[in-house]
Amino acid sequence: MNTLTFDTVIIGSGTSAYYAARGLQAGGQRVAVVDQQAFGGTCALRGCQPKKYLVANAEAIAAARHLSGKGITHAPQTDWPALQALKNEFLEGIPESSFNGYRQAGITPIRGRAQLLDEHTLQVEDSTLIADHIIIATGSSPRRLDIDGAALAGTSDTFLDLPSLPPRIAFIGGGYISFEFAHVAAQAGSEVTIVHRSARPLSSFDPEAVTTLLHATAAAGITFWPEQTATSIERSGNGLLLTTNSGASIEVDCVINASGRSPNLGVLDRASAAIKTSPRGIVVNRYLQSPSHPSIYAIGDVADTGYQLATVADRAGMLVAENILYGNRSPLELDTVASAVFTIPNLARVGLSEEEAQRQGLDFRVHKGSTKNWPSSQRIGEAHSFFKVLIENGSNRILGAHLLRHQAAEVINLFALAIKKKLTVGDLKSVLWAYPTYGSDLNNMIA
Ligand SMILES: Cc1cc2nc3c(=O)[nH]c(=O)nc-3n(C[C@H](O)[C@H](O)[C@H](O)COP(=O)(O)OP(=O)(O)OC[C@H]3O[C@@H](n4cnc5c(N)ncnc54)[C@H](O)[C@@H]3O)c2cc1C
Ligand SMILES: NC(=O)c1ccc[n+]([C@@H]2O[C@H](COP(=O)([O-])OP(=O)(O)OC[C@H]3O[C@@H](n4cnc5c(N)ncnc54)[C@H](O)[C@@H]3O)[C@@H](O)[C@H]2O)c1
Repeated sequence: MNTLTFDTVIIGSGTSAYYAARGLQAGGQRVAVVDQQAFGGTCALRGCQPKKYLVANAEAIAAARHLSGKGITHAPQTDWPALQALKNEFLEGIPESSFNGYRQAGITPIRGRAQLLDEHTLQVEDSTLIADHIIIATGSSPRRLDIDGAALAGTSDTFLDLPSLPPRIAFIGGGYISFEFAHVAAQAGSEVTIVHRSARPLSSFDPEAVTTLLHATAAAGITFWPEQTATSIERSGNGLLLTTNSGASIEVDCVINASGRSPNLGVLDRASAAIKTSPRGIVVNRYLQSPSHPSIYAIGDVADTGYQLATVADRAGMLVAENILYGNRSPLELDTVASAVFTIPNLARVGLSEEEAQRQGLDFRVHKGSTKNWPSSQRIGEAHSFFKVLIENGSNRILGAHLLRHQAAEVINLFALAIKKKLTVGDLKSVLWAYPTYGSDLNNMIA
C-alpha cells in the first residue's frame, strides 16, 4: 500500500477538472488528477466536440437540401464511415496528450477508480491519497432506464461510435441529446422517431421556439411522439420493438436512451462522511463547497448547480481553484448562461424566459416573430425560424433572448454579452455590425 500526499486531489479529468488543476498548480499547489477512464472527460471524448463533427456534416447536407431546386441540383449524401473516420482522427491522441499535459505542467495524473474514504482520504486502487482538499469532478452518465429490455438500448456513446448508420432509430427522451442526434441521423438518411414522455420537449427553452423547432423536425422527416413513456424493448426479427405506456410500438434497428444524465456519485460509496447529495448531484454552496464538509468541493456535472453544461463546468473549475487558494471569495454566478441545441436550425436561449420575467414582476416588452421573409433566411431556404427578445421598459435593457434559426448558437452569444454587460437597445444599435450577417439581423429583432 502506497501513501501519497497532495495539497489537492481532483477526481475526474474532464473539462471542469482541467481548469481546477491548472489554477491550483499555477497557485503553487501540489495537485493530483485521478481518472478511471481515458483522460479528457465527456466533452472532449464523448460529448460536445465529437458531436459537432457529426452536426457539421448534417448541416452541410441540410444546407444543400434547403436550396435544392433553388440553384443546387445534386444533393450530397453522408458517407457515415468516412465521417466517423474524420471524427476519430480528431479524437486520436486526446487521452495521451491530456495525461501527458498534466505531467508536463507539474500536476500528477493517476489512472484508477477513486473512492472517498473520509474528508481528506481517497483510495485509488492500491494507493491511499491524502489531501487538504478534495475536488469531486466525476461528471454524469446516461440515466438508467428502468424498463424491460433496457440493456438493448444504447446511449449517446453508442450513437457517437456507430460504425454504420442504422436505417431506423428511436430516441427515448425529448432533450438535447435526442434532438441533436435525431437531426444528425435524419440528414444522414435514417428514419428517426423521438419518444418523449410529456407533451412538451426541451422544457428549458421558449415554448414558441420549441413549437417552431418541431415543425422543422417534422419537415426533416423525424417523427416526434409526445406523451409516450417507453415501457419495454424486445428483440423482434432483426430489429427491436420499442413499446410505450399507451400500448403503441415501433420497430427499429437501434434504440438510444437519451432520457437524461445522472451525477456519478459512486465515488462516495465508501465514504464515512455523509456528504450531502440530491438527485441532481453533490449539494454545494455558491463557492462549490460541501456545506457540511469544508475540505470537499464539487464541480461540473456532479455538482448540484442546475446545469450540465461544459461552460458551467469550466467556470466552476476556475472558481474552485481561487476558492481553495485564497479562501471562498469567488461565487458561481449563473445569471447569464447561454445554451444551444445543435439542431437544424439551432435552438438557443440566454437570460430570462417570458415566464421568469413575469414571475419576477418585471415591466418588459416582447419583440418576436419569424425571419423567414428576411433575405438572410430566404437566401438559404430557411422555412422555419423564430425569435423572441425581452426588453425591459424604461431601462431598455435586454432581459432575455430566444432564437430558433440558422446560426442561432453563434448569435445568442451577442445577446449574452448584452445581458451580462447590461447593454441597452441603444447600445446595441450604436454598433456597426459587419453586414449582411446573422449578427447584424439582431438590429431587426430589437427594433
Ligand atoms: C452527447 C453529449 C453532448 C454534449 N454537448 C454539449 C454541448 O454541445 N455544449 C455543452 O456545453 N455541453 C455539452 N454536453 C455536456 C458536457 O459534456 C458536460 O457538461 C461536461 O463534459 C461535464 O464535465 P465534467 O468535468 O463535469 O465531467 P466529465 O467530463 O464527465 O468528467 C468526469 C470524469 O470523471 C471520471 N470518474 C467518474 N467517477 C470516477 C471515480 N470514482 N474515480 C475516478 N474517475 C472517475 C470519469 O471517468 C470522467 O472521465 C454534452 C454531453 C453529452 C453527453
Ligand atoms: N448542446 C448542449 O449544450 C448539450 C447537448 C447534449 C447534452 N447536453 C447536456 O446533457 C444533459 C443530458 O442530455 P439528455 O438529452 O440526456 O437529457 P435532458 O435532460 O436534456 O432530456 C431528457 C428528456 O427525457 C425525458 N424522459 C425521461 N425519461 C423518459 C422516458 N422513460 N420516456 C420518454 N422520455 C423520457 C425527460 O422528460 C427529458 O425531457 C442535458 O440536460 C444537457 O445539460 C448539452
